[in-house]
Amino acid sequence: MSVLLSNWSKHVRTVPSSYVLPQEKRPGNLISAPVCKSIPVIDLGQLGRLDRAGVLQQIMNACQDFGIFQVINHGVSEELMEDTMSLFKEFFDMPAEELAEYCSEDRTKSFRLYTSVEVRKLSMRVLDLICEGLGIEMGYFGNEISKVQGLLVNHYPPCPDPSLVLGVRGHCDPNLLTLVQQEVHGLQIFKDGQWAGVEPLPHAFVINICNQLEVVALWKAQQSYLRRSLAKTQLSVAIPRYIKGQKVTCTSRAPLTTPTLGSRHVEDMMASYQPGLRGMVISNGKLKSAQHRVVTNTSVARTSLGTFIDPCMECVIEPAKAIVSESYPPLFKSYQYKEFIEIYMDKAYRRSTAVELLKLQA
Ligand SMILES: O=C(O)CCC(=O)C(=O)O
Ligand SMILES: [Fe+2]
Repeated sequence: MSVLLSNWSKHVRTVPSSYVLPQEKRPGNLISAPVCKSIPVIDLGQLGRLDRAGVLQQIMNACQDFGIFQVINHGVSEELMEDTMSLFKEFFDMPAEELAEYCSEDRTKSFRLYTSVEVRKLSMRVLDLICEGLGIEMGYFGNEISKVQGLLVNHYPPCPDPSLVLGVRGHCDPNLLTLVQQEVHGLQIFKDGQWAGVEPLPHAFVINICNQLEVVALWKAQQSYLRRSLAKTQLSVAIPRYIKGQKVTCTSRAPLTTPTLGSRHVEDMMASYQPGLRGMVISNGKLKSAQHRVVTNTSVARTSLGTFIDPCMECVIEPAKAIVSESYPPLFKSYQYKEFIEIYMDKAYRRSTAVELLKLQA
């Protein structure tokens, strides 16, 4: 089975030329980028105790500042996480002939693992916490936007020269939310102009804010902002909503309820307040997806388990028509998730620009 890298890579001493990246795309010495100690590690065990507001604040700050964070005491059992990782490590250690039996070009073939059920619960819990942090109704993401779930197991064998190759090139995930289980260094994020490692912590999940959450949360941030601005200006404004593939518009009038955003977020909003809706709205589109990549190493294989929460392809993401006005145009084009994926997969564009391309011109 020459197609299976994990089988023949044990015997190679130099990187085969087909894997060597062009000079400008190589990680070079950056493979050993230092671990970023400031990526937040959030203890979800604190939620049941007194510090709920503090935990929510940490999550919102992490979503805005990093687009990535780790969670511990998250409710998925350590034993289950270890068993799942062992299962896949064993899988990749199988002899080529046995592995070959599981090979298929058909990506629609599926299987179900108990771990998927548990990780789904955690995903929805994290999404609900983000709802709470943004001041929107719980369960907001419990529809078509989170309907699809996939487990992607990446296996990176040791590499003779990691400076020439990348395990996965730099990208933002196109879906809604990704959860990664990892044991070995290799995952890096691009932060403040440089690559930095995401430390593998025992029994933690890395949570990645992905493109669709960035887009939806931007709208929701608008909505939260609009609530505030309504309270100030006593305007009546139509609010964009994205629900179940339907165009939904709800018109709200001041005074509206106090949102539950963390105080830092509120302060940021207030600090950047400018009369006129638009400037303020843009300055609050802060949830961002993290650009990340994976580097290899010479000594030890790395297996990562990625759970991807995706919208279904037909899911429509759009601002309500009612928000379109001369004074307050929408920030995003309305699109179906499949349109986004088409752009994302199109080699003519850089993947990282897909969100930008769907933004309407100012
Ligand atoms: O292997 C990892 O840690 C992450 C892989 C990844 O970014 C992806 O599959 O999208
Ligand atoms: Fe990724």
